[in-house]
Amino acid sequence: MTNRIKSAFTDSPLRDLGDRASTSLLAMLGVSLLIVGALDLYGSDYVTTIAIGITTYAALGLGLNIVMGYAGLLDMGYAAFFAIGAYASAICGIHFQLNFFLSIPIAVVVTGIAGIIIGYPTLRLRPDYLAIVTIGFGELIRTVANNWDYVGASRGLYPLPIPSIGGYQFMTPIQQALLAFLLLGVAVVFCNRLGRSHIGRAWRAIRSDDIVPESLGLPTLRLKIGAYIAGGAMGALAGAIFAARSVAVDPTNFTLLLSVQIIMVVVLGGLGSTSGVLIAAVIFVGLPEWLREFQDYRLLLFSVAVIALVEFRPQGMIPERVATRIPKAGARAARDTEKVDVGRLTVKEPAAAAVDGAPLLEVRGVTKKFSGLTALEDVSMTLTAGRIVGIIGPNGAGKTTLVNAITGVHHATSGTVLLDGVDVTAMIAHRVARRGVSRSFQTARLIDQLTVLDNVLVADYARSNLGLRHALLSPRAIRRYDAAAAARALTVLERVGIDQLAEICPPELSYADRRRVEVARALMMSPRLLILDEPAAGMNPAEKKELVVLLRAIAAEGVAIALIEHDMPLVTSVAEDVVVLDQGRVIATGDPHEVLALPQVIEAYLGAPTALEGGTRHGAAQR
Ligand SMILES: Nc1ncnc2c1ncn2[C@@H]1O[C@H](COP(=O)(O)OP(=O)(O)OP(=O)(O)O)[C@@H](O)[C@H]1O
Repeated sequence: MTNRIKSAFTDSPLRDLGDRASTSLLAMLGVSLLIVGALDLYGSDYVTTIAIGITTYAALGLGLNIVMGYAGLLDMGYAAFFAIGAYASAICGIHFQLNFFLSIPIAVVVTGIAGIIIGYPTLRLRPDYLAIVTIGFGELIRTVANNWDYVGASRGLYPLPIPSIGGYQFMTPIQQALLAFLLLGVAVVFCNRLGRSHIGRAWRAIRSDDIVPESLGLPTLRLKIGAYIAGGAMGALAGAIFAARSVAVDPTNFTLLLSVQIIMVVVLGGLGSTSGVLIAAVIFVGLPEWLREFQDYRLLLFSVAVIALVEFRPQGMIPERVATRIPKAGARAARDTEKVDVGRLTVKEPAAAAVDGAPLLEVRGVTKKFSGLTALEDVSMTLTAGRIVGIIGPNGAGKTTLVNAITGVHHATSGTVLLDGVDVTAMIAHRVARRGVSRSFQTARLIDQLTVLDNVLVADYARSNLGLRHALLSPRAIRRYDAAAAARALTVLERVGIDQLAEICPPELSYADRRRVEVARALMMSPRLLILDEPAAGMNPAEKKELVVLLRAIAAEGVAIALIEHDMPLVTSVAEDVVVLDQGRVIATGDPHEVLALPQVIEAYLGAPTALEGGTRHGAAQR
């Protein structure tokens, strides 16, 4: 039974409704006209009014879906954006006698600015605090509106002028429906473009992890504020739709209950899913009306429906699906995204690697303290382009802390980190990444909701430097760029031996394959310095051999590689130098074979001077 319900949705064409990046504006406007035509032919004023209500909830749901579905920011006061948009539109009409259609961009800009003002200080907060602050923001806007004479205080602003364009007035319910559905059509295209673009993938990355996005060069705070602005803009559009069909705008329209209802639309529809939100809005507004004759049991039936949905479809009615298509063989030839004609595309390749044996990476006397604990003490090391250095040491020696200090995840308490002569000691992680440093993590950190291909494509965001422009390209240019980027990602996946897994999601991968995806993602950034944290964990001997070949090939291209490993045979077979850490200090550096024979190294590992050669050390064994 459960499976049947699941497949009814999964296999349904509804699933793709409006969820394509290339959904064209003309097609959506055509759909809008068809719906309004059907309402005109077969519907009554009552049904049309309900349909208009659905468009308001759908637009609000789409906006919150950007903030909460894509970027994972729990906004409990989203009605505030709706209020600002509706009031801005109403003020333009009543106080400035501005045409309704001119008031829309003003409402969008004003709400976007509100998004920046509220977003900048609050988006650094933990999710639970963010929820509380946004409740406060929602109530603040409502209270201000309730007490401010300029906006009519508790009476609100009325009568709102009738929207008109070129003498055509949107006055009757069907005319208002026409306006509402056309605006919703624009909103659907806008949201899809965002959700399927680089920025949509980047938002999903910050939704699922707090460290990985920065290491991929994604400016997380800016992206969160961007989500707030885009979500706010959609709230404004919904506000304008509301103002267009209402007689008055007053504070009772923008309560905390409304914010909660919009959250329900997004969560029940499916976080991140445009089609889910649209269907949920239809059900959320339409169902209570449909059940009107069961007035006394309406809430009960609705509650049962919600519980059933949570039980059978915990990811929402139409779970989000982000899967960039695998380009056809012919398109795979175009691997150079730079060569795709998408206007003024500027791919920022990291500058050429250091030459003449000058160190690419210099760590000078770095100390890192966590409260009372000194994790690194006076650590120095250098790494030249094209060389592989092994960073080894027992558990807790400080290897990951050293990587974090190099990559900007943590900043050194004292000492200096130079990358190609530039001091990156206090640099934010995403800026370090954009200087050509990419890394994998000790425990593979992938985005489970994205396919392997899309996980790798997340790393294309920083590399392409397209940002929001990607969503604003023409559908044809988007298709061409995405095909080229996907072809490039496939090449990288092929290099690490898992191109055949491109279309599946990480939860279905083996441990070793998850690590391979991480390596591919790091390579997608065209790094100058590649830092791999235990890439061989979970691999069998044959796979380890392939890894050695791959690392040598990457280094031969001039990439400097820092390899953290507990597998000593692998380290000795691939690394030209090793740095041994113990209790935060460097206890030996130099040729791997010589260093591993030093008594202090053997003692650090085993606590007693026993030979190290020939096997995986205790660090790996203890895991
Ligand atoms: N964010 C943190 N806050 C407090 N202490 C930390 C933090 N990160 C690391 N440490 C401590 O710093 C020390 C070094 O840890 P680190 O993870 O760098 O070691 P490691 O050599 O990478 O170990 P392993 O091989 O087990 O990964 C440990 O004692 C650890 O508990």
